[in-house]
Amino acid sequence: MSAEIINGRELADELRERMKEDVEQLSEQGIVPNLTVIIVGEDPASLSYVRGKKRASHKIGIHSDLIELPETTSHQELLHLIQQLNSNDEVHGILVQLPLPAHINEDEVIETISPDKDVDGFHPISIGRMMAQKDTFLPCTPLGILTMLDEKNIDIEGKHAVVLGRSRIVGKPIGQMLLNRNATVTYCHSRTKDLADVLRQADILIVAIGKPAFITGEHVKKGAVVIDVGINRLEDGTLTGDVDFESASEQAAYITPVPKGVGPMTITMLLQNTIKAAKLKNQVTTRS
Ligand SMILES: Nc1nc(=O)c2c([nH]1)NC[C@@H]1CN(c3ccc(C(=O)N[C@@H](CCC(=O)O)C(=O)O)cc3)C=[N+]21
Repeated sequence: MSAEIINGRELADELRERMKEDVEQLSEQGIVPNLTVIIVGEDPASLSYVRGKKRASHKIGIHSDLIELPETTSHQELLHLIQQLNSNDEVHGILVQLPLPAHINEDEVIETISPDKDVDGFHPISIGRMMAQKDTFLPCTPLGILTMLDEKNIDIEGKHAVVLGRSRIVGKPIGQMLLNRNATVTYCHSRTKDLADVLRQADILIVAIGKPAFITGEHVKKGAVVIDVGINRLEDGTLTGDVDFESASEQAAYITPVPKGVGPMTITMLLQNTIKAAKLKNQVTTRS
């Protein structure tokens, strides 16, 4: 058996076409969704991601400002900038690219972003609302994953979802969101005993640990759904996931590739959250 590939690139393009119409309707009402992205320092990978976000925004009519700050920016300066953006009525969404330099307290930065503009869904208020199953900004990568599963009509209810990785931006929230959809969820991480045995029980396996080819076919139950969240840049420059695609796809029923899998969906959900923020601010709805 060879798995069906879930092409995140194609799905992302389809969704963005639909969102473009949404944005057009908003601009007819004089509302241009605005996403402001802040990056501190000059990490080349981070710069390339945020430029990608800006390009993707413009393509569908979202206004996006990129604020590039030097590595030496102080914690207070960054908080001050965020406070200014919070009170700027034209700004609907604020994203501070992570990771931040070591001298800046990431938690405080996230907590300074207004929950109404928290398009990343990282603010403790957004997380609390997610846990309480209230309407909120859901974090982009997990939301992109759920959107892929739904698009393929993959049942979540009652399934055993195993999440490998417990980061704030992917592992923890995707587990909670799958639980909210009535999956049985197991979290695994670096201290998990008998890891391979646990992984082999997964109907839905979410891999987000940042280790190239960590998961192979021997960890994948026949017919499982494998979601590869890894973004690893190899020395020769190629981008690869956390899953050995060849061997895993012999076992899986569905699998996401890297690139062209979860990554493009993440950016699409950021655009979706920005549109949501613009609608909330103006208390409007559109046809779709
Ligand atoms: N506040 C914050 N929010 C984030 O959402 C956030 C962040 N910080 N820091 C870094 C990570 C990483 N991330 C990616 C998004 C899209 C691709 C993506 O589109 N990747 C393409 C390939 C792009 C390429 O070739 O470099 C793909 O997988 O096909 C990758 C990585 C968002 N992050």
